[in-house]
Amino acid sequence: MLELKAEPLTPEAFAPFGDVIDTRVSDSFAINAGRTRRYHDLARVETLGEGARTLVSIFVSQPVEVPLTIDFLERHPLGSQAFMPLHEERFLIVVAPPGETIDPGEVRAFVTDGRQGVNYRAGTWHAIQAVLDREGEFLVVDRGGQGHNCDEHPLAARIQLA
Ligand SMILES: NC(=O)N[C@@H](O)C(=O)O
Ligand code: NI
Repeated sequence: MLELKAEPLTPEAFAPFGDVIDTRVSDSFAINAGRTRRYHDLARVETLGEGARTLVSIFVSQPVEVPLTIDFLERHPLGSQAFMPLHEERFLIVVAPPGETIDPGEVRAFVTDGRQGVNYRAGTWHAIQAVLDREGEFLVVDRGGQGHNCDEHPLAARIQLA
């Protein structure tokens, strides 16, 4: 059983896996006669393959227990997948770099601070959504269309908070 400690999420540490979506560390510019600030292009949405299109969904998830035990990671080879909390929900992230197999030594665990969202790059191995503390509501942007877009890979791991 792989034992992991979830480290605080940072854009730098998450860079091999995708984007962190966070207005606090992003540039913006004024629009709408100055009434609005646009935090522009914060994540790269990828939609690959036949009939690919972008889906906008809402996930309402029940909280997980910590330590979190998982037995697989999944990946979406044909598209990215972004999760943005709508009510400052914290969540656990377990990721491994894209590839046909998972090297346990390359698996990383993170915990968000409630304000952060993430966008998993196409092919990034990740645990299914794991919200902490209470029921969570997330805006999800990912890929629809033909073809198989969800592979699972066994990985037995227990994730603790630091
Ligand atoms: N299945 C689904 O839409 N969600 C998962 O991909 C996930 O990462 O939570
Ligand atoms: Ni997923």
